[in-house]
Amino acid sequence: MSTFAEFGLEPDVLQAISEMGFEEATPIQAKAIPVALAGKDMIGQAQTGTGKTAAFGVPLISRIATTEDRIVALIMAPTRELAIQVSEEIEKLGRFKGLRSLAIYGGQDISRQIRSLKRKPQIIIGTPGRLLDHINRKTIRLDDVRTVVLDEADEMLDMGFMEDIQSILKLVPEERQTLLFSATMPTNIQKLAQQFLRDPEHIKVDSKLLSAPLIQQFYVEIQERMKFDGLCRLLDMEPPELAIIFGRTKRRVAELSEALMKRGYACDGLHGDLSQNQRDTVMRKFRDGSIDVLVATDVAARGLDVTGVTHVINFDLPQDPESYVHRIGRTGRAGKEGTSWSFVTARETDHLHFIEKVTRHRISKKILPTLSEAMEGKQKLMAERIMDTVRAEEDVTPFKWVAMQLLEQYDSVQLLAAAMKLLTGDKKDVNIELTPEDPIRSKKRKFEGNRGGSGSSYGGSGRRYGGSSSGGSSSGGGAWRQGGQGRSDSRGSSSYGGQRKPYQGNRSSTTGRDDSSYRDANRGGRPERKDDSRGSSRSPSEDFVKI
Ligand SMILES: Nc1ncnc2c1ncn2[C@@H]1O[C@H](COP(=O)(O)OP(=O)(O)OP(=O)(O)O)[C@@H](O)[C@H]1O
Ligand SMILES: [Mg+2]
Repeated sequence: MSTFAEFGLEPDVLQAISEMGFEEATPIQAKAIPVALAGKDMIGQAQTGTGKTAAFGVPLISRIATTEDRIVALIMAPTRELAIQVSEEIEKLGRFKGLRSLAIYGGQDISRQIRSLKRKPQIIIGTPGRLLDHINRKTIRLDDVRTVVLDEADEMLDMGFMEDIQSILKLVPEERQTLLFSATMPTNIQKLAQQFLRDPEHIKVDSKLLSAPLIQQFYVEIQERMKFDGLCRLLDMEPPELAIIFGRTKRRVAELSEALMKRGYACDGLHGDLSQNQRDTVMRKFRDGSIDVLVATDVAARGLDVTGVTHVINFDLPQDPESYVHRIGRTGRAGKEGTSWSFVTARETDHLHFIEKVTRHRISKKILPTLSEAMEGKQKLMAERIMDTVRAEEDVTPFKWVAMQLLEQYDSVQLLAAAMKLLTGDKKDVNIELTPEDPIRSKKRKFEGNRGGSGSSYGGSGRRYGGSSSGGSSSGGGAWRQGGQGRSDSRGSSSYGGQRKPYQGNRSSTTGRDDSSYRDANRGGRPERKDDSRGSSRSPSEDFVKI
């Protein structure tokens, strides 16, 4: 267990960390911070939600002089939402030191970004596509960059950003520090590491489990056409605080979020066909709790950190095990517990077993609640909310007069039941039909994850991280806790669309950047890319490699 003071950090940085509510370093922070502070190149791997952002953010901030008035650090992330989120965390870490950082991503007015660049930020956090745009326009120069971080490095390769990243890194002086971070490190990352890292240290928080230990993982066997009703039942029986539901394609996400809204759930959809304004609005609503269900493509699978996400639901199974690990990793973060449910059709059971094998985690079967169990769950929740209002002695005076009038005319039970029906937003009679998706087909492939070794531990309750976890994965690790006001959540999105076409080809080819349409599939299920900006020149088959 390490405190941040042990790293010999300057007071401004320590103050920022303390204001963020971090009391102890997480295991990856404890291991990575000293190495990165020493200026070494590094590949950092640790489970989702264990503080990798600060693991690179703290040393990065510490190594920048406040007098600097050029871009000296560059962080790349695969999606716009993640770039925004990382930049917010960097901003907080550098606040007392007075450092300036700027997020650069597609979909946002470029002239606005150019104006912000005039403030001379020392740190740029961007998606590769838009970064290249700025480089070509000569509005960003990388000649003075001394630290480069690739967050979710493996994902950026999967999305076909290899060439973009190569072009960008060629412009950064060789005398630099390069850091790669992700919860998953498939073998193709070696290629990037060999090319761009110098004698890197592989810092890995050992765990038998690739997925975060505090997530209870379930699957539900279900027919494609039953998925929607099954989802509603699950949501009713065990109402989440906040939930993210992953769909395979943009069309799927759009249809599903609309359907859920029609049934009365407070929900919205996030995918690459939305404008950046719409994406920002959806994220804001999810963060502030105006909606409690976010339906998203894989654009939201990586890195997003939203406090209060208790459930992740794979309405459609993801194509690859890494994607599964990252998707479910949107819950069970920072020592909190979470639950994931995956819908599996009969033809997808093989694929589920493949995911289990790669992630080394048994996913337990869950039986769908019956209609009446689901209804009961929903009613119980409503009853609790009503009772809470009564117990809190909230002022209901303005409603009393109408209540008395109604009670004079109608039966009290009948009245309360009608009010509860309205409150539960029960619209079961609304007919919903979703366009069916083809089942995911499993393709075996060589996979190298975070395996073997002893476990790290993030457990415990509340804001304290420590102890061991369900699933028995962990040990060691110590207790990192978050006191104070906690931190912001973020969400991001990256959408991997569904795929109706066979997966072949090589994703890590050609350039083409359009993070707006990450890997969603529109008709046909072509996955959407997560970065932003321009049109892709890849053929659809190039989008899918793996397995
Ligand atoms: N030392 C700490 N103590 C308490 N909370 C922390 C600490 N470090 C990070 N956190 C919080 O833990 C959460 C997860 O952090 P972060 O998003 O960096 O995880 P990650 O490892 O990058 O996950 P992912 O693999 O999903 O990207 C955040 O809410 C962050 O504020
Ligand atoms: Mg992260």
